[in-house]
Amino acid sequence: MPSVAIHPSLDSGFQATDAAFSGGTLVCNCASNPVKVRIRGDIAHNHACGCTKCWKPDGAVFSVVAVAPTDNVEILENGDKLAVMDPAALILRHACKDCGVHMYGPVERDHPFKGLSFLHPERFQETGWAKPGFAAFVSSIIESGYDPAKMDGVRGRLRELGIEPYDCLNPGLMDFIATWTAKKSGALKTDTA
Ligand SMILES: N[C@@H](CCC(=O)N[C@@H](CS)C(=O)NCC(=O)O)C(=O)O
Ligand SMILES: [Zn+2]
Ligand SMILES: [Zn+2]
Repeated sequence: MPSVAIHPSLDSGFQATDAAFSGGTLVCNCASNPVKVRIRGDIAHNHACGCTKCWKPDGAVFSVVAVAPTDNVEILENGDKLAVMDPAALILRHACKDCGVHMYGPVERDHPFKGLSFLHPERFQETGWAKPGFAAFVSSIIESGYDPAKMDGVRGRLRELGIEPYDCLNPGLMDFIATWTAKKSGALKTDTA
């Protein structure tokens, strides 16, 4: 039986992670005048995302997406080709108008992720970035038309890959968000946790 497709970078064996990976250049899919965005330093929280908003390559069911501090993001070339997908969204996904690849998505509004930019490490011209550590918004793939009857197979395949599936974010990030919210409301003292 053919394996359940998740994402090209995962389906036929993940390329080796290099602990010394320290960023690089993201390049869009345009054959000429590609958009290039430099990320200084390592990425964090790399994961698979099943939501309808994150960019996926052709044929992928999940996106692969990580974050870096927005201060470490620099547009190197052809930034005039970038447009914000949805200015009302939390993540301001800057996509190449010609090829559609999302190059970086800063969070600028008051939110626990403020100051971080979402990016797709598969667009790095360098290798060695960390393997996705979990899968988020798994049930959301149904919103893109995935057969709900096949979800057990998807979750099983993710676990086989060592990528625990969650229907929102993983517990670490959910706790991080809730802690931020509790500090804001006063339910937690600001010097706690
Ligand atoms: N079920 C929704 C979930 C969308 C969603 O909440 N996506 C998450 C993960 S990327 C998020 O943080 N979105 C914020 C945003 O899109 O700006 C969908 O698939 O469209
Ligand atoms: Zn492009
Ligand atoms: Zn997403």
